[in-house]
Amino acid sequence: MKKNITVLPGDGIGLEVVQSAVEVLETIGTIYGHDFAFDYADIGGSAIDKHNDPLPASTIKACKAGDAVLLGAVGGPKWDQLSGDMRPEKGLLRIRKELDLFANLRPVIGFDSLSDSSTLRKEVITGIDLMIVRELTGGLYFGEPRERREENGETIAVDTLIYSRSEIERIIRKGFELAQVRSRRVTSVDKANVLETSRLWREIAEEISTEYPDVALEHMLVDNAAMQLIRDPQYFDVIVTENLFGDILSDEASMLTGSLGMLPSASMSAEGPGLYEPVHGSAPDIAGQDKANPLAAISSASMMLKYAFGLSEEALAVDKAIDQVLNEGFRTGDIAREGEAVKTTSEITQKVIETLRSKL
Ligand SMILES: NC(=O)C1=CN([C@@H]2O[C@H](COP(=O)(O)OP(=O)(O)OC[C@H]3O[C@@H](n4cnc5c(N)ncnc54)[C@H](O)[C@@H]3O)[C@@H](O)[C@H]2O)C=CC1
Ligand SMILES: CC(C)CC(=O)C(=O)O
Ligand SMILES: [Mg+2]
Repeated sequence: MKKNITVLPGDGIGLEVVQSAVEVLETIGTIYGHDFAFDYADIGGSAIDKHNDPLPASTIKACKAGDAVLLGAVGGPKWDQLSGDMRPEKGLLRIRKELDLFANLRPVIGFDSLSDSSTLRKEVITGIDLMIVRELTGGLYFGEPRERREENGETIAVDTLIYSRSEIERIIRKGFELAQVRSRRVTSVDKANVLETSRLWREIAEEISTEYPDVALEHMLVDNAAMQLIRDPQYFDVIVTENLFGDILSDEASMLTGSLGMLPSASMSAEGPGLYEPVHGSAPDIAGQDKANPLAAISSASMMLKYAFGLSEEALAVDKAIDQVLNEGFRTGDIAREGEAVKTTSEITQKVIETLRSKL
């Protein structure tokens, strides 16, 4: 199979973990006889430095021309003083919108071998397997107006939370479709006791649920959901929620698995290339030190193999290699137990590659 992958390393540890994911994809290509071509383009702070734009037109063109996009992360202290459209994060928001990537799948899987790394008790982490389905192109991150103004001698800042029926319908459907091939339960998370957008969200979720009689729907307020995720994570299967809530709940859920460095994601549109990226950011505190956990990015590459190219066997091989590497005790600092040897990003990546090759 021949596929063109657009690679957007971005900033900070984005560069390091994307390199790991590319090496793993190259290995899969060699083992299974696929021709993966990689086309690199700029995004985020590095794109601001080179093009004075966090998302140059050449990057949009490259992404649209490819079969899938692999992204690292954007942002960092170097660009913290910039505002509005010049922020690195704006590049990421814009590419999500350009590619209409409305559905962001964030699986949260607890590895038994990491039960000591979880913030939870060992018996609680075992068997965690949930899917956060986050709406990605609407809500507070995109609503207009967004501004700062002076009013009655006060500085006022405004963000707008807005959702249309069609935006809600398509993400809720995605949640139900995923539940149909999982345990047939959807938890729709909102703040319907306060927000009008959430009231509409809840009404539409009820309507759409009639199209999926084989799936049970429940509603949960987001503050309660944040608590229940820690209290009883195995309770959840598919969580479908809006942009901001999904962003926050997924970082929270990452600690059930041991680290933010473990959580992958896939962002999809109705048609056209999807974007695959770790859930974490550019981690300036560890950037450039070969310390980052590459498993979230490698696992995102696995999601690309499965969802973008339909290569389930290859995706499973990557997932199994990750599991084996963890079982053998190889860990970056974020998931190492006290007294355990800490491996570098490159060492973990090489170990995953060796493990894949050993299955030949
Ligand atoms: N998708 C993206 O590109 C995202 C970008 N950001 C940006 O990244 C920058 C830093 O943001 P933070 O709030 O610090 O979030 P962050 O996700 O970059 O880091 C939070 C904490 O988790 C650790 N961490 C994250 N990924 C890790 C990995 N793979 N291995 C080991 N440890 C890891 C970091 O060292 C840090 O202590 C900001 O500019 C922010 O806007 C933040 C989140 C997502
Ligand atoms: C950096 C932001 C644009 C978003 C974010 O934190 C995320 O998508 O997880
Ligand atoms: Mg986030």
